[in-house]
Amino acid sequence: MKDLWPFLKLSLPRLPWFAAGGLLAVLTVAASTGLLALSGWFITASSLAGLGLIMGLDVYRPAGGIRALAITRTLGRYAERLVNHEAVLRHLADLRSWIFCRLSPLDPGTLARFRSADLLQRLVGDIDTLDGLFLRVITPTLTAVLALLGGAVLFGLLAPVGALWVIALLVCAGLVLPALALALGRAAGERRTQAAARVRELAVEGVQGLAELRVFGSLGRHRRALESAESERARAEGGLARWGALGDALAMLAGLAAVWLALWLGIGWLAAGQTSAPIVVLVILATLGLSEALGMLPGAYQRVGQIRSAARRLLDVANTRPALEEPEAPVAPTAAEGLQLRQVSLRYGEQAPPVLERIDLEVNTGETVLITGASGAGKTSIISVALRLVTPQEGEARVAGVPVQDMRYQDLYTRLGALTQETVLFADTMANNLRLARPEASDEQLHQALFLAGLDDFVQTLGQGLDTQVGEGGALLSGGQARRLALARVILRDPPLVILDEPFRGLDPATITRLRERLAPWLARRAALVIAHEEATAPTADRHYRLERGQLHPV
Ligand SMILES: Nc1ncnc2c1ncn2[C@@H]1O[C@H](COP(=O)(O)OP(=O)(O)OP(=O)(O)O)[C@@H](O)[C@H]1O
Repeated sequence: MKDLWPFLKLSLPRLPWFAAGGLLAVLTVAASTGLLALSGWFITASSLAGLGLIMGLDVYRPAGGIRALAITRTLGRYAERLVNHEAVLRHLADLRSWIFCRLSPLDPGTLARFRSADLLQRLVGDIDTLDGLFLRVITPTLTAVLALLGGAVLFGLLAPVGALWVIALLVCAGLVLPALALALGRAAGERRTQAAARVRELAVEGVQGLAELRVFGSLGRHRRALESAESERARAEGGLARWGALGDALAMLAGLAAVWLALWLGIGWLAAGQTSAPIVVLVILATLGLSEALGMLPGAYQRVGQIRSAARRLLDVANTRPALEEPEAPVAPTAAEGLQLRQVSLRYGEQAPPVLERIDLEVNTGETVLITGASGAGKTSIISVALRLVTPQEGEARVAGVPVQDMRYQDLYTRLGALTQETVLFADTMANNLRLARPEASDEQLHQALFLAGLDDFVQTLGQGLDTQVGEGGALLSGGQARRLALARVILRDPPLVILDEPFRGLDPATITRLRERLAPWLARRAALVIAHEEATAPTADRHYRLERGQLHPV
């Protein structure tokens, strides 16, 4: 229950929908039971009237009641499905945006703890599993409780007091069967959730890495792993179905036992002259109707293990905190611009070797500073410190005059534009990818940014121009074009401080020369820090440092 409680609390805004759905479910079961009971009573009473054993039977009102109950049952069932599904779909949408809001502040390092396919499964599959909590557990339970209460009142009013034994039998079955289903379905349900996650991980990663798997001859191995995960999922599903079938059978037996009890009691009442034959038939058929409400419970409760396991996986994501929390007392950026690093020392883990050692660096407005260094020298780590993605063990980075750890991410990122190695393009048009940086930008501004990034010629060759789709991660562009589109997005943002990690990666010398010329005036108007392997693949800089053994050396 502890795992499900947060989701129940999150459903409160949708309470009116769930309440309406629950009421309609109760109304439907009541109409269904009433229809059976009244029909039984009416047929029996009519037969007895035909034999002359009942005089002056009013046929109009019961017939009208039967018609009303039949219509109520049909419409009620329809409306109940409509309302309950609407309630659940709205609630699931709330849950998705809740989980998304919990994910969005996570830094890349923390997010990297989850595999992307696993996150997808949590956002889609696990949240979908939670629909069972309301549709299949809570609503049927409330319906069964209210139906049995209603049955007890009906029997108490119309039948001899012994009829309450029938209700007592149904109540016992209603307590025992769900408890049994809960216990039997727990392990299979948890296995099913885990196996479904594994299937999705392997399927998504298989599709993403299809080319590599094929080239390195591992396709067969991956397929076998997927088949084995799928078999595990099918086995767990089979286990759930078996326990579900057993639960349904037991619920049916319990219902029939209650009907037999009603029949046996009814014969006694008739023999003792305690009530009439139509009332006996009414009790028997009403019992049949009430046992239907009971029949839904075992199937519901054997899924609780699966639902709880999905809930735990969602809470696992929801409770993940970013490695670097937002400051408790954030400081607003000052009017100053630029970037300063003061005595920054960084190592990733206590046992790891130092990556940066007492680095001092100042990047002021109007100057471009270049840092080059061998692969693994720590160039990207300097950017990570400036972007507040890692906290140095010693020293600090300041942006706009404020230590970055004292700034809100939002404040930091409005002062700073960064082209990192992992910059992502969305599967959308060029224009929409650019307008992420500045939603109100005109087409002319987009073309200007593309010009500075050296993509203007390429866009002119495209039939759809700015409306050309770039594919997932820019897959429909070349590596160099995708990188320049990302650069154009940073240019469009027009930040006072810009950080560019390998801006010319994947470009030929002629294009680099053209871009250098175009970017120079734009860079000259801001503070710019550029990272590159060597000077030949970087924009023109005012100062140049080489990073070696964790220290900056002027070149
Ligand atoms: N998140 C991390 N956790 C642990 N170690 C890391 C992490 N990021 C970087 N490192 C390590 O820090 C060192 C410097 O990495 P960094 O990415 O800063 O180098 P780089 O100079 O940018 O390399 P490249 O030019 O290849 O991108 C490397 O040895 C790397 O393995």
